[in-house]
Amino acid sequence: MTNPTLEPTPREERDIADDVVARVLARAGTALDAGGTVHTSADGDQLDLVERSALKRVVGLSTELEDVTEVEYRQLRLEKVVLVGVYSGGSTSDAEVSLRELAALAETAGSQVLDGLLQRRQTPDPSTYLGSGKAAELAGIVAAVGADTVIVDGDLAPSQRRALEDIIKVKVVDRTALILDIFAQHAKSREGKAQVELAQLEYLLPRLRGWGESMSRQAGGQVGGAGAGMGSRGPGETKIELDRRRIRDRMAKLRREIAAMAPARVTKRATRRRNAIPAVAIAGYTNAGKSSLLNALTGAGVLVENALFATLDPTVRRAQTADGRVYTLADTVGFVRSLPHQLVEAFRSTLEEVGDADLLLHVVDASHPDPEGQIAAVREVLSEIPGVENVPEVIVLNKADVADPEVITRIRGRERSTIVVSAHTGEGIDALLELIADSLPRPDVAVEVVVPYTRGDLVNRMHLEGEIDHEEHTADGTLLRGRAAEGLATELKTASLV
Ligand SMILES: Nc1nc2c(ncn2[C@@H]2O[C@H](COP(=O)(O)OP(=O)(O)OP(=O)(O)O)[C@@H](O)[C@H]2O)c(=O)[nH]1
Ligand SMILES: [Mg+2]
Repeated sequence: MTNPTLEPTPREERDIADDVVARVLARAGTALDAGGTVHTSADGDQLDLVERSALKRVVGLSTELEDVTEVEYRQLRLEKVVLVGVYSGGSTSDAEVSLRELAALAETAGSQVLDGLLQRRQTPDPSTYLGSGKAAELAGIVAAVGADTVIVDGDLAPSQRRALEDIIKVKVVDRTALILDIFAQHAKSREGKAQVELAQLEYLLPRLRGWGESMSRQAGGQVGGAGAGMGSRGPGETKIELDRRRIRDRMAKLRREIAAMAPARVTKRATRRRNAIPAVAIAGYTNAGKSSLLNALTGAGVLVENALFATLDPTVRRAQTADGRVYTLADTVGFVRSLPHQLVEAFRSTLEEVGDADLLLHVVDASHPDPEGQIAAVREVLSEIPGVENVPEVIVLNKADVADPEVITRIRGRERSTIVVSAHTGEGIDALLELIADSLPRPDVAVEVVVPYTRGDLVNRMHLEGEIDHEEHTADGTLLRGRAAEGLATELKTASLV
């Protein structure tokens, strides 16, 4: 490969970049927000929080590159990291938002951010991403601060990662690997864990690097793998092939397991559909306040944390409108800019529930420096889910207590359906509850039935799910007149004595 021509960074730009890095680092340890996590009474006991805190990483775990096999590699803990961002156009404030988010992600993954490097160049260098000059500079910084990992704010091709590691001599991970790592730490349900592991393996497979490959490189200067030619075969290759096969087997097993878990949820969803219990899905960028909002709306104790991806396993709550209709409210995993496609794939079945909802509450952190960017990122992921285009969307501008009113006005001017709330102060929550009640489909099949007294369950359901105009206790049973959804209406009519 040719040596890339270096783009010398003009002095002035460098200063700006350094300035941004300094600003981000000044907040190191508090990259998420200066105040830390604040809980309201609606957040409940937050038992998960204790468990989550227990996940914080242990300092001092070895992350030497040499003595790990690739399968262990992905389980390495990140500790002391240096961040690297490459930005082309855009303002430095975009670069700052982006680097700050990377710092927040790194901290969420349990690492300590020691330094950062921003480089402006048109396109990433094909061989070393940064260009070899910048890479050498980075190697110096890494050695000076004693970092064990470099995190690149972008997607690295497998070959770029290898080339960078060769220059920098510590582990290099990209944004996708970092996000996958966070998901791996936080997934709790069996299905969530399996989905994340599958995504990790899919990411890992083309990136295998280990003793095996260096052996084959020594032998023939070729990248190991099935197509490697004569002279590249050696004891090392056997090892990497073995790793590959083990990974493929494991992936096949995970796919089978995930497929086997799906029916339970599909059945549940089908039951809900048949009974026409309306569903509201809460989605939005990570840390927007989705779980807080669910808590504020239902008083449920869902984990709220000032961390990215606090919620990985979707929580579904039952809620009731003021006039007594039951619906479900589902909290979902947060989205992030360039969410790894492996994750979108792995979580597809979970995300599909959003496409099945009757109403989408798209929660936005109105106090974030770039809420429009976050809205766009969320919509990009949502657009991949079938059915979402038919679900009415309300932009819920959260954190009104700390947001700039001008920003709120700006977004309201641009979006069709918005509502301003604060999950913390409770502002706007009643209005949101009303909006939900008005948006949900109403039961529409007229019924006039006499339900035998032995079927009190049906009467209960009519109270919860249907709308009753008249109820009377007769000699034979309960006379009900009103409207119900199709499934319930059929059951009522079958059981009816008239
Ligand atoms: N000031 C203020 N902070 C809020 C409000 N709502 C949520 N927060 C804070 O924002 C942070 C994130 O809240 P969560 O509810 O965990 O956010 P989430 O969208 O569920 O995040 P993930 O599950 O990580 O994607 C926490 O520190 C909350 O206390 C609000 O209305 N005002
Ligand atoms: Mg959450």
